[in-house]
Amino acid sequence: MPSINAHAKVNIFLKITGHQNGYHTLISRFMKIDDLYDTLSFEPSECETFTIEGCEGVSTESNTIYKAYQTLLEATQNPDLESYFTQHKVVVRKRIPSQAGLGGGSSDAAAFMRLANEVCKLNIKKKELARLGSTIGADVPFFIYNYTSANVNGFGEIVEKFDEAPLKLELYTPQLGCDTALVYKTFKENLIEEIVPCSFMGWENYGSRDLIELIADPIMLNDLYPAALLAYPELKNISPDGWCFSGSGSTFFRVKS
Ligand SMILES: C[C@](O)(CO)[C@H](O)COP(=O)(O)OP(=O)(O)OC[C@H]1O[C@@H](n2ccc(N)nc2=O)[C@H](O)[C@@H]1O
Ligand SMILES: Nc1ncnc2c1ncn2[C@@H]1O[C@H](COP(=O)(O)OP(=O)(O)OP(=O)(O)O)[C@@H](O)[C@H]1O
Repeated sequence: MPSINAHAKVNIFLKITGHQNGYHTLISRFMKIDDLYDTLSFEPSECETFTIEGCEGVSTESNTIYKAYQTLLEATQNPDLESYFTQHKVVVRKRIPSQAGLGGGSSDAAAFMRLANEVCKLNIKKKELARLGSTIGADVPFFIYNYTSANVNGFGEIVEKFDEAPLKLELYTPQLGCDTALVYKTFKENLIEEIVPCSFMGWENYGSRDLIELIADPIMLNDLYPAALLAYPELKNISPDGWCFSGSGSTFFRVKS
């Protein structure tokens, strides 16, 4: 049975560089988390409509996996893709917590696109798959390339592999979920004037471990951390001292050894 793991990510650093057309531009180091992933399988089943199992609480229409399917269908107009999913359902084993800054929904969409591309022989090149993915979510292109570590620019659509070994990270996800759109909006309303581009010049050239040690300040490392603290004041009481913050939250992480 075709199946694929959809890994989580953390943002080692995330600096916002501006705002265009409703989206923020950024420079960020993404790192794939090897031991935290959802699993997607295409299981034989007669389906009247596109069917997803295992994402309780998320309607099919709003599921990033369904958006990925629709995007592939529109781009390819391939009848084999449509007929494959009348004979198979998508079964998701969810392990990545939601609204956690770990990119779960985006990773599921990217994993679906990669597996469907292979199984249905759509022959879409990685670069094009990443472009299509960027219309579903800002984090999708990183997950299409599936690099261990990468520098990500633009709105998330420019992904450059960064050569380094994966770090062993300890994650802590509090019960509180953070809404990505709200955290960005809070940044724009309160912190956008404070961007100082020269303060993070060259960060993308450092190894992740070295950069965390060098900067040694979770607030400096991630511009969305102070925004999340403003949007969710209760975060302050649960933020462990010295731990880094991933994306728009609410996951904290630190290097294990
Ligand atoms: C916080 C990060 O996860 C860092 O990796 C991403 O930048 C967000 O990626 P994502 O969850 O895939 O976000 P999307 O679903 O594309 O966007 C959710 C909302 O966040 C805001 N948003 C997102 C990405 C971005 N570069 N600028 C934004 O302002 C927009 O209001 C958007 O409507
Ligand atoms: N396949 C999916 N898995 C999880 N959530 C999904 C999925 N598709 C849509 N969603 C919706 O997206 C919301 C955000 O979920 P997601 O798992 O992407 O978390 P996130 O932590 O906000 O990601 P990010 O790292 O981008 O901030 C959920 O609350 C849910 O309603």
